[in-house]
Amino acid sequence: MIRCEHLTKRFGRKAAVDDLSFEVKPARVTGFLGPNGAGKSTTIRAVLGLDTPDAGRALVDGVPYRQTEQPLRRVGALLDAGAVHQGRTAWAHLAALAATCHIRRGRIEEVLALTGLADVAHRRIGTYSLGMKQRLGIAAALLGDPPVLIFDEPANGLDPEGIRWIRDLMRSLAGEGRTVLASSHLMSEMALTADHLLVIGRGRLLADVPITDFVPAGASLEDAYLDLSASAVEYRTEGTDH
Ligand SMILES: Nc1ncnc2c1ncn2[C@@H]1O[C@H](COP(=O)(O)OP(=O)(O)OP(=O)(O)O)[C@@H](O)[C@H]1O
Repeated sequence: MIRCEHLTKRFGRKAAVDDLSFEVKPARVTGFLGPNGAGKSTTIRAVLGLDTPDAGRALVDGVPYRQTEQPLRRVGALLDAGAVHQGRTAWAHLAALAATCHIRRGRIEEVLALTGLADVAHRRIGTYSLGMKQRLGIAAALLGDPPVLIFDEPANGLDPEGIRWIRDLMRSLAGEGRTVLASSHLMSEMALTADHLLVIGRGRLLADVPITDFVPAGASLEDAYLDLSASAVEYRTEGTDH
């Protein structure tokens, strides 16, 4: 379970995340939605201990991430899939990560097979397509077999087959009782993947609801989302009220 309590993060005078409180519960896929600049990445970075909040706190299973022992076994995260050493092979990249948490070598083969990368595991990452790099990021997230998974734009760069694959993977991870938080701008994909939604705008919570309650009968998730977030789109309102 992920829990944010009054989380606040400012950059200069601007609050990127503003008194945000929510829980992400296990055994379901929670979609994390919000317009560009809403604060999704900042929230995820705070949960992962990559940003220090100005107020409030973020906990993973009751503990701040930075205090977690063997973090890869507690939380798997996909952030920027391109931010890996391009000269390394996938196998070497995963082996280096595995060594930091004493993860057995056999697990590397398992996640390579799970993500469809077994045949290219000994190629340099620099030669990979965007979709292959995305799969490698997911392999790294799964390496420690963690109960909590955070995916920032997991479908990014994936082709239709890959998009279905990540959808099925997230559903099955939640089906195993894991906590799955996924941000996305792809509403049609979220509608097929998420059980629950967290919607933020300008760093504040706009909705924390089961997806079935969020979408009125006869409407689409896109309609419901755009109605809710219209007033919180940063680029339309910039300079008008803060
Ligand atoms: N390191 C930083 N320095 C200054 N401002 C930042 C920094 N990181 C984020 N911000 C600002 O904080 C706000 C929230 O950004 P964030 O990246 O968290 O939004 P997001 O919801 O993830 O957006 P997107 O959907 O575009 O990825 C934005 O106004 C952004 O410009």
